[in-house]
Amino acid sequence: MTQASFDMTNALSSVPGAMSTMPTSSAKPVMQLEGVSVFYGSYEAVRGTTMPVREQQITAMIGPSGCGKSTILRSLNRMNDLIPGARIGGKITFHGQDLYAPDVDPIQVRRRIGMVFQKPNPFPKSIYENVAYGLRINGIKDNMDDRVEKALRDGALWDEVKDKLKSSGLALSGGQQQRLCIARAIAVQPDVILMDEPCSALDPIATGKIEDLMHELARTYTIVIVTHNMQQAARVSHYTAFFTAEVDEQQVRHGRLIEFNDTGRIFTNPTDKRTEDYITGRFG
Ligand SMILES: Nc1ncnc2c1ncn2[C@@H]1O[C@H](COP(=O)(O)OP(=O)(O)OP(=O)(O)O)[C@@H](O)[C@H]1O
Repeated sequence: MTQASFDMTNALSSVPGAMSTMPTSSAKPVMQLEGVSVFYGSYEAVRGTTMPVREQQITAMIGPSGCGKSTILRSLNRMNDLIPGARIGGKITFHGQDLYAPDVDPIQVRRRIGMVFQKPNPFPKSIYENVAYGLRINGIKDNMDDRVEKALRDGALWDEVKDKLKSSGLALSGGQQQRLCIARAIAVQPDVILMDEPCSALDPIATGKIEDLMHELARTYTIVIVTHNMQQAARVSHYTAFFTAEVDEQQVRHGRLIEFNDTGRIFTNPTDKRTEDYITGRFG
């Protein structure tokens, strides 16, 4: 056993139900990345990423700052399209279809592949409207009260807000705001939820609630999470992708996927020394 096994048991024992993060190896890939590179202008920020995103599993992306985790995450729902000069090479399929094919509507992509950001970003509207708005702009108008309630229940927020649905979403605590953003994302019933460091602005209690919620959501949704917190990756995810940044002959840094595997394997018996050095704290 390598030194890298140091915190897996602790990490897994500190969250109720964390052992449900045993991966289901038969879970089929909802998305598949094949040799994906992402460029900002002429700069290749991440190169050659090949990995699956498996159905109803949580996939964590970890690695040192600047290795391209957020860049790859944004490529999964075409958020990079909104950045001038950004483009991708390689191929990403979603249910077997090329996500970047000319006839694919990026708005529809973002409805089916939702996103939750690092900093909770509720709209300056009521709690109710935060959830209803996303439904309306997606053309959903019927059974609004039921839909809003279900999303807030599924976002583990209903009991805390059911008596103040008309209050501003901005008046909630940071952790509640993030659960509101999750409720807003799941209201339109996406297939996949992308989370970019969803707990980095939250205290440990609020973080624990979001982690518990992620376990619940993985019964229905496929989740990809970028996290700097390795114990969080160990606690919540079924699969882990470790990225790092490599310097080429011209001294330019490019992000690269080093290892993708079951989370248990990555944290107890990684195959690449760079993964082991990172998770044991010798690097990064
Ligand atoms: N909009 C952008 N325009 C130009 N370069 C960018 C842009 N966004 C990211 N980059 C560059 O791409 C590389 C990867 O950045 P990215 O934010 O994806 O890394 P990360 O691993 O998510 O980092 P962190 O953990 O610090 O958030 C970095 O060199 C970064 O400077």
